[in-house]
Amino acid sequence: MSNKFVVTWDSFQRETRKLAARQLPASQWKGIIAVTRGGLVPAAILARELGIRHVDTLCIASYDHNQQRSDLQVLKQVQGDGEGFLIIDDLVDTGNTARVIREMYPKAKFITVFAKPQGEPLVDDFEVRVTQDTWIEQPWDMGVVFSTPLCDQE
Ligand SMILES: O=P(O)(O)OC[C@H]1O[C@H](OP(=O)(O)OP(=O)(O)O)[C@H](O)[C@@H]1O
Ligand SMILES: Nc1nc2[nH]cnc2c(=O)[nH]1
Ligand SMILES: [Mg+2]
Repeated sequence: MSNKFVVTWDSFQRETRKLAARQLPASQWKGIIAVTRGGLVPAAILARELGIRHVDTLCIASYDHNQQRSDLQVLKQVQGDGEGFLIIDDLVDTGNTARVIREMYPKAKFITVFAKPQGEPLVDDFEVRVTQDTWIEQPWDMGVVFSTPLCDQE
């Protein structure tokens, strides 16, 4: 990936709130399904903003095979076709994860906070578009570290 897009906790909450605003009225939803693990954080924000307490998880693990991330294993699923449910993930990249989810829950509304062009057609709504060659650095994957002053780096 040639570009990096660093996301702070603040900006993640701000963008997710904008996505949440478009999911009103909340009464149309039976509940939220979070796609683990990346979807857990936006699911919490959505649940808070929409006043939804029915929150379930769809647990998916992906494996690296020669840098291809196409092998997905569903560890835990939710019964039904997804009707009346909002399914949330943090991002869609190649669309491999989204494709599996859409097949499993054809009647759900599937949304993400970030979307890359390849995945865009597979989501019903998203907030932030980034280019395909951008790696999104999520706040839970980072930490605040000490930065050596420039004058001490000489
Ligand atoms: O569109 P795709 O190419 O399928 O990529 C998108 C998926 O990749 C990331 O999850 P990841 O598999 O890294 O696992 P995690 O959410 O458990 O960290 C992200 O949270 C999406 O679920
Ligand atoms: N954190 C992170 N995980 C991903 N999984 C697939 N694409 C990405 C990305 O751009 N950032
Ligand atoms: Mg994920």
